[in-house]
Amino acid sequence: MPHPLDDRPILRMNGAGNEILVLDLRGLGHVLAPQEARAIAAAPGLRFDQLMALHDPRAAGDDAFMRIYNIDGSLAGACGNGTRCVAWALAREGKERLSLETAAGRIETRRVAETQFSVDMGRPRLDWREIPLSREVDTRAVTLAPPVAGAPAQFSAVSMGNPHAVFFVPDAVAIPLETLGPALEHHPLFPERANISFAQIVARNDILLRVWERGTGATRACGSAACATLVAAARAGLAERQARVRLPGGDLHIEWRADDHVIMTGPVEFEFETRLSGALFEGAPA
Ligand SMILES: N[C@H](CCC[C@H](N)C(=O)O)C(=O)O
Repeated sequence: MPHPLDDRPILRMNGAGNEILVLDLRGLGHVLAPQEARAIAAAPGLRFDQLMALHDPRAAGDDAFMRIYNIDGSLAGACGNGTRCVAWALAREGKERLSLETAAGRIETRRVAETQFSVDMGRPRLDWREIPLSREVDTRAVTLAPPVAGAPAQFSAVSMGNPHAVFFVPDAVAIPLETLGPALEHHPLFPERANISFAQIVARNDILLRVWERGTGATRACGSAACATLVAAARAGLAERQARVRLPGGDLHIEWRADDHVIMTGPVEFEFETRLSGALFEGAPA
């Protein structure tokens, strides 16, 4: 019996340097198991930060339902950079605007230039009950207890459908991401782990950002983290509600609109398209 994923087309792309695979599972009732996502990540050339699996839409008017995988096989509720890549992929079918559903809700995309897309990431969630925190706190300035050596004493918690902890620092480049990142991702305050951002306010409309992603590690860009950071900075009075957020792999423009929606605009790059081989999944349940 051939594996259901044998010969499936898969796109390798990046969004501002965030490494993305787009796997089209529409028309196929197959839900990728975590070990299948890990098997794809281990295949030559297919390492990813996030894998965006497209499924048939569940609601009338939607273009697809998406499941988003981290490299460790865990699921994410949101991925801004990957969503722009999906927008590019479906633009090849003539769709310049999309409505997509994820586990965390509905998001909309719009093409603004050949390789630039805007995503309406929805409303940020700012209340501790909506963010996977282990206790009731003021999410604008959560005390990091127990403290972690080298990390600021406080952070802001914002959910964009996935949990983000934003630490404001004077020098983002100086942060030892490879040591602080995992310590904070797994901090006891976060029962579901968290994406960790280190943000340096350069000007009220210009933020430098480095991110350690839950389930993946250091990435060259993280769209939902850029959104969470802008929201946290605006709430703290450190930034306007619109800013350029500069990440190692490229710039994103983030706007927290008056209607509470967060709009992320940024680039995508297509790298190559290939097909999966069923042999990748030998030993993994189909
Ligand atoms: N890179 C993605 C976010 C991935 C978040 C994921 N690591 C999680 O577990 O929430 C982005 O562009 O928004």
